[in-house]
Amino acid sequence: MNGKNLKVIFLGPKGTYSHQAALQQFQSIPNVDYLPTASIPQCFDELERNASIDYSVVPLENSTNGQVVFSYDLLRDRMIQKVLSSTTSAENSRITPDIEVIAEQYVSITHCLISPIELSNGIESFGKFQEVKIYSHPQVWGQVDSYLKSLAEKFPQVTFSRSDCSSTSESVNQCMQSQIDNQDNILHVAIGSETAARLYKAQVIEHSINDKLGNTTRFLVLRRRRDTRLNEVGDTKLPQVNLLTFTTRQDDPGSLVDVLNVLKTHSLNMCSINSRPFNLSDGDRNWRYLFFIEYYTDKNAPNHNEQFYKDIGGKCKHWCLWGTFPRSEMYYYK
Ligand SMILES: O=C(O)C(=O)C[C@]1(C(=O)O)C=C[C@@H](O)C=C1
Repeated sequence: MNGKNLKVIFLGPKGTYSHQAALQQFQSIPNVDYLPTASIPQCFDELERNASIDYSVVPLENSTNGQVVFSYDLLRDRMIQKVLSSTTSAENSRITPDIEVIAEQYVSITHCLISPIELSNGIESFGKFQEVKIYSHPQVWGQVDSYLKSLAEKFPQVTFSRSDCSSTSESVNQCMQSQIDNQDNILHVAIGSETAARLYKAQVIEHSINDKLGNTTRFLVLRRRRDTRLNEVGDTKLPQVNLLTFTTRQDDPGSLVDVLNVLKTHSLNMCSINSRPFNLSDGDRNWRYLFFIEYYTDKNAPNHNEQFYKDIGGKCKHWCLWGTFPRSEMYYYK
């Protein structure tokens, strides 16, 4: 590292689950600067723009409420931008984005209900307020839906409202700020991690409020694309995950099946499939779809990548390999 600290950006401020994912990823490296950004888009933009940043950590999906659509759409937009700026009009073309995925991390998400002020009677104190305003990151609402419903049923006389924040840690910050210049009859609370509560010296009113035990978010670790892969991943017996996005020729019946059949022909096991719509504002339609698939390869098996890429290219309109990275052990075990 030439004595230079590694610079890692994540959705800030400190105390977010993204911060936790970044710490998990780089825990064995001694000199790391963890730099918070204000939003998920900034985690992509900064990495692309600022050559002093080495890595960026972004949430991708949650086991309770699925895709973190911000991240999916930021990946999608980068691929579509490259298609639009590509000088060749040829179909079947491979797109090479400026960033790549080099690792995944799984973070166990244990949400807490957090109050900026000491509530002597804990949750029972809610009954004293006319309104309780709850702050959190939009991804969180779907993970605590039943809990919030039961809260509203328990305190029918209280008006509950929600306010979206850029992250869970920021939501603790915002509820602290709002409580300061507040009328007595409104309570501002946040949903976030115990770490965030500790950081802002706020009170955890209830712990583990997520609807599902084992609530977990999967994160991707990104860097600017390099020509050669440094062997940072070390030796692993676990399979390698490949993240590939593609568009099909939408009017050809069976065009998606044709792409997936290439995986079958090459005996490649697909482990996820997702899609996001997009709109090019040109051509003959408003709606198109970009597919995200992940498939396994074995680091120790003979490498037939070139033939696979040729066959995939033959079936897709455009395609892009975002990276090949080791499956995390946390995918399998608690
Ligand atoms: O707000 C945070 O703490 C984040 O790191 C973001 C994020 C997300 O976007 O999914 C991460 C994990 C939780 O699922 C909720 C929020």
